[in-house]
Amino acid sequence: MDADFWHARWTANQIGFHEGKPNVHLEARLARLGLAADGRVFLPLCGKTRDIAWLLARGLRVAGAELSPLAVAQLFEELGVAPEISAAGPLELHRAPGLDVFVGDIFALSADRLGPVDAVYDRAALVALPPSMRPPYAAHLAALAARAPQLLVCFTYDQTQAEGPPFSVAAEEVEALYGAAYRLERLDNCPVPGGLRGKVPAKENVWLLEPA
Ligand SMILES: C[S@@+](CC[C@H](N)C(=O)[O-])C[C@H]1O[C@@H](n2cnc3c(N)ncnc32)[C@H](O)[C@@H]1O
Repeated sequence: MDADFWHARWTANQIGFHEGKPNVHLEARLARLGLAADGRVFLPLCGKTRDIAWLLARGLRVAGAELSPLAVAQLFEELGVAPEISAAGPLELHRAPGLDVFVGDIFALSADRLGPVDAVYDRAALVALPPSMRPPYAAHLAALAARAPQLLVCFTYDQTQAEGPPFSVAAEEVEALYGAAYRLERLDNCPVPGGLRGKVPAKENVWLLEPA
């Protein structure tokens, strides 16, 4: 999936991945990240997820990275705040109280520019990337977040039955990507109601990654 793919999806409003409400696994499992009251959570490939509003409403601080300026414009519009926009090297930084969203390619974001984060929440980010991009993504994310604990929501399904994204990312791959840096605990492995895109049987896997 290259940048053009995602820009085209946002331009055509083909955003079936957007939930429009807080993610149930985030609501159920946030406490497992052990955040302080004003902790800072990083959402890679954040789109315009409503999870951001939900986290901010809990007093947490949020940082995001998103390729699509359209997505980020819609995010701030739906939050009802006008961002302060500045250059951040090859990216743009869109800021509001408690919220920093880096607009551009996450691979061009550095740990220095991101600043310290206390946790990572990956929903539909790892699974948005094709197999060849997942190892560099996982390594970059671990470096960006200095191995902060991570809540990771993945899909598993028979990849011959449907094309990604979202891609199927099996437990073995999560182990291979993150097992050296983190202790992994699978918190949930539950069927996707109605299947993926309403047809392919799929499961949603929720992982907690803690520094090894
Ligand atoms: C499947 S969507 C998930 C969005 C969000 N996490 C959610 O749960 O709604 C993947 C998002 O990643 C963004 N994206 C893809 N490649 C990216 C990259 N290299 N850097 C930053 N964002 C990227 C896309 O524009 C898209 O909004």
